[in-house]
Amino acid sequence: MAVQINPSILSADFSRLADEARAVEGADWLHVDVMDNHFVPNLTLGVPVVESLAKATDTPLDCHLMIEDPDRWAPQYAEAGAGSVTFHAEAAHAPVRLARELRRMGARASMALKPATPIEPFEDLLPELDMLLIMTVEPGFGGQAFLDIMLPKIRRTRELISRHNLELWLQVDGGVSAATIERCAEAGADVFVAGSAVYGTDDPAAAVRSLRTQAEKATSGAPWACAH
Ligand SMILES: O=C(CO)[C@@H](O)[C@H](O)COP(=O)(O)O
Repeated sequence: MAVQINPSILSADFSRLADEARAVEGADWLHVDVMDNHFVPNLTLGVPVVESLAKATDTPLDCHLMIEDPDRWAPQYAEAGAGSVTFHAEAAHAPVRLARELRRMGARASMALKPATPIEPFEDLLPELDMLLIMTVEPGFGGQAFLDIMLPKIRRTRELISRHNLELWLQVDGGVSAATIERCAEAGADVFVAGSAVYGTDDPAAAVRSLRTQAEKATSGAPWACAH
């Protein structure tokens, strides 16, 4: 499997979350956006919903925490059943300690960068992580336009991953669609979050398959596009 497609539940119908989660079985992970109305100006869901979702679907949960003080809260999401927990670099007080704690609990540890946060200051931290998330919109809402200006950051991050020979997944999130996924893949991303491009269609599972085909074509031949 060279690429991964993670539908974002933020664009789903929240009154039918279990059904919406099952509608994308075949996706690699279900992306769950946790927002606290402080780190971002929006409020979504928390630990009890993640716990219920983990029981409702066989698809592993990729929890993206857009919250203040992830050092305090992130371990609770690992405990609730998330297989991958992403905290924001801008919010974490002790990212290395937090990543180690998440890994110790058996979750994949991931860190996200907002559009204005550069990757370079975090180069030495990368071996502590299983995934790096580059936001391709300002976090907080689904359905925003993809920020093309993030493509150089994706390329620079892929170069760092290759230079240090790391097994680090590179995720992009925000405005990822049939119109933009190939540019992200060519720049070096291998994990793609898509909300409206999946749940905004009549057939979410087919949308996942189609995005996967596009991303696979765009990465075929890339030296880093090997099995996860
Ligand atoms: O984290 C976020 C938004 O902050 C994302 O996960 C969105 O849910 C992606 O939605 P689309 O841009 O794909 O519609």
